[in-house]
Amino acid sequence: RALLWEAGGGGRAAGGDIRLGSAPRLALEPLGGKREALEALGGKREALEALGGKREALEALGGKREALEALGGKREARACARLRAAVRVPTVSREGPGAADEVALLRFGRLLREEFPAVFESELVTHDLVANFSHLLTVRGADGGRTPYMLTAHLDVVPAPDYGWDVPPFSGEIHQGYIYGRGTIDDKHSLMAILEALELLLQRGFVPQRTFYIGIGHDEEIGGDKGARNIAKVLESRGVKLDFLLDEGMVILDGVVPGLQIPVAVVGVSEKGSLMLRLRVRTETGHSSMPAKESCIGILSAAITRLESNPLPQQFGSGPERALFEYLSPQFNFPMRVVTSNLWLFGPIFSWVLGQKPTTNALIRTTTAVTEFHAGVKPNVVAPLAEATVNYRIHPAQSVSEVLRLTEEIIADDRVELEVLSSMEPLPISPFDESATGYWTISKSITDTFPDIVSAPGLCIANTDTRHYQKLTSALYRFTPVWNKLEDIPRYHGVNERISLQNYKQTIHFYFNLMQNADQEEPLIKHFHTEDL
Ligand SMILES: CCCCCCCC/C=C\CCCCCCCC(=O)N[C@@H](CC(N)=O)C(=O)O
Ligand SMILES: [Zn+2]
Ligand SMILES: [Zn+2]
Repeated sequence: RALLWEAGGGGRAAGGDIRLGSAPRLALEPLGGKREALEALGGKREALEALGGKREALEALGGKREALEALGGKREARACARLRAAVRVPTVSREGPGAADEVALLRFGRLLREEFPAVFESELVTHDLVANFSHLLTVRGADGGRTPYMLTAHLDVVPAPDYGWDVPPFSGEIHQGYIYGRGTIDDKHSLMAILEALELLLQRGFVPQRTFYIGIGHDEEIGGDKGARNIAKVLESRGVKLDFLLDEGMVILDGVVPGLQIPVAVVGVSEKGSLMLRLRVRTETGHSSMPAKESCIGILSAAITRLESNPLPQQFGSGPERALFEYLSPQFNFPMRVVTSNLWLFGPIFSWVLGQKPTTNALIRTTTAVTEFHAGVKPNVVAPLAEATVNYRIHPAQSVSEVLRLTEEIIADDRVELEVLSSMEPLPISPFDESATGYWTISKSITDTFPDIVSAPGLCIANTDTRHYQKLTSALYRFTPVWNKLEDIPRYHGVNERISLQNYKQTIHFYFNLMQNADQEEPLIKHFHTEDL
């Protein structure tokens, strides 16, 4: 197997018809070891032998750069076309019975089967359709004694009204080196990249040592109660235990952390809890010519103003955010390095700094977001009812009941009714010490893919499907290698969601590395290279 990979991935392992000797390998090396180079030469050992090695091969291809330009990118172009096709299927999650676009969900399932034949036809892979639209793939490893692991992603997306987009959100258009569209960073990019990596590995005859699962939920954006929850149940009923699980979540941050010189890949080792609260005020309705002193709209607005002007207390230091800054301390610029290496002293001031921006504020406290407000029926009718929704994301140092209690204290008005729509406690902290094989497998795969960045454990500020897999493992990690500058953060669930072609290729490389690193007994050993892809 090593020979095939060393040869630049040019060998066709499954067919077994090509084994590269030393002279042809010399010919491939200056071409960057591209499989496409071999294909261009007819895919035949004889073709290479006929060329006799490096000089002739280069001459025949017109030189390295030209050859790469002409040949390179074919595979990437196909991968890019597949992601664009995935974006064009509008798998929008909507709450309520009959709200899901079942036609789109089924179409998406067909697209996966058509685009990844090596995966869906492999004897190593078993496919289960779960809850009609979710997918569970089992990739059987050669060593049944090793504990399996799992990769998860979701195929649904949040709605995307056309307004504000530079290109239609379900067009998958390419614009200045980026694929645009809903799902390109949340989360069709990781779903498609996982399958691209597996497709490629299977085409090359890769047989994993350990079994792994790929779970693809279809309703993550509305809580995953049908998709991920049932995928987990299937695995539980089979008695499966996982070594670790990797889902979407945190990302690569470039220029987002104040004072940090280099980009950092944050691996979410815990996840904030959530509380969706409905606030409701009812008052007497009637003719608007004779209004009472206070309206339900005024009362509710005042309550909301109190919530927004009284953020819940900062919790810096009592959750995994502290580990993030301790890990990163050597990478900070001068004053920040002193601050982050002496958090016992500077913790309070540093916490204040983090609290000034929404992105970093989300790390240090339970956040309060007023997301909906409805009231009134007609311009000349006193409103009978005003309702608002508040979404708290709960810091791991707090609980749902504590947040409820604080909310009542802050509102301090019995006329405001509170109804819990849904709630979830923060998730436990997954291991990231030296013996945490899952964490280090992910960390090594990040380094293999992005040699110039650091990775660190951190808190996932949004919610994921991982909550459903807690019975299978306590090693839950949340990361996809999307490269974000500060201005990219609002693209999540916002307008102009996009991924660069380069970043999508890196995403495929990340999972390609991960699937091999996960097989290593010792995850810190470096092996095959993605330059060969
Ligand atoms: C020093 C570190 C600064 C931290 C900055 C944080 C920047 C975060 C950047 C990107 C966040 C990307 C989040 C992607 C995961 C999104 C998952 C999601 O949308 N979940 C939904 C649905 C659900 N499962 O509940 C949600 O509402 O959370
Ligand atoms: Zn997502
Ligand atoms: Zn999302």
